[in-house]
Amino acid sequence: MTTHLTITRPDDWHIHLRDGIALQSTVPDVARYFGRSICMPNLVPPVKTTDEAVAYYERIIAARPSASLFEPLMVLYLTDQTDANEIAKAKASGKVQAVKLYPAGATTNSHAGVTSLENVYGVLEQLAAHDMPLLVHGEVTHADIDIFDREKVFIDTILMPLTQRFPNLKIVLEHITTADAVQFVQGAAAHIGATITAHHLLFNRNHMLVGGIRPHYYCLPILKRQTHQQALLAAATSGNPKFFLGTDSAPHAIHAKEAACGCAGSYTAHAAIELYAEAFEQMNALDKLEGFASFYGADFYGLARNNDTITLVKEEWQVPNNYDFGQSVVVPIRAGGTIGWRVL
Ligand SMILES: NC(=O)N[C@@H](CC(=O)O)C(=O)O
Ligand SMILES: [Zn+2]
Ligand SMILES: [Zn+2]
Repeated sequence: MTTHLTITRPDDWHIHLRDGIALQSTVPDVARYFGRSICMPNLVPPVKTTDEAVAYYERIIAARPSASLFEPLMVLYLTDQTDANEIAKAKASGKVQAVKLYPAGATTNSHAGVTSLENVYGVLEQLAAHDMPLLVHGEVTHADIDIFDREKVFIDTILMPLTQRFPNLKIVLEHITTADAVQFVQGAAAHIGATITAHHLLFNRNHMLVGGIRPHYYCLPILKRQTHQQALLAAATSGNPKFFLGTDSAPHAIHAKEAACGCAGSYTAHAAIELYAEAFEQMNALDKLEGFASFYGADFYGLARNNDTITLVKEEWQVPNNYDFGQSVVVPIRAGGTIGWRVL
């Protein structure tokens, strides 16, 4: 039995650090052992320009613990009005690594997102020309499409045509949740990848809905049935470099989750690599964790891999009931329960 696992320092290719006073807790959490993270731009208001991204970068750096070398990687929030010239500027900044497509209304703070892809074809051309990835929240938003089908319908009706129209565009299908997404990514060109969260590897919709409704498991895209969870586990542990780590750790204050109409998002940054280790261990695939967590994302983005290591030990610890989050608290995944791995 493996009791110590040393891997190259991992990166998180999809996280929500929020803004303002919340950075005081979210940044130290991600900086504990991640080398870099792709910082989602769905703030209020969103991060739409290079100047705004650089300003957000500085606020994150200001909240970084003094000894830390953690590096935030910035993302622009795509809107119907995004200027195609912004992409060259973003690339030249050296700080912006990607642009994020939120279909308008698909998820938290996405109302300013894109209403029709045709509105941003000019931007997508520039992204392909600058070899900058488009990150995609892959769900349709039509009221008549069932919430459990929204990822698959997005792939069939939006993503497939998009990859045909822009065959050279690098795309990350973020936080995939279905066997359909796994299949699509496996069959697509090498420059089409996907992130997978720890919670979609560890849980399915039963965890959210059986024996009472558990709002802290509610995230988007929503947890699916167990067969989809199994497909994600197989993909993440397959050693296929198209699949890499993106926690989608998405904190909301406790009152925004435990409510008649609760927000979407689960907090996992308190124990991200530890939770992934549990999932990989379940699959007898701890030897595949390093590629998924520390190599494939950097390779996909064309960035150097980190050159130091972290060590996980198999040691149980108790997760607090909540953590400070701005003026409130956030309830993390596994709150009050135990986690089987700890980072030294
Ligand atoms: N995943 C979520 O359920 N929520 C995210 C938004 C997102 O990544 O879609 C958030 O910002 O809260
Ligand atoms: Zn999303
Ligand atoms: Zn997210």
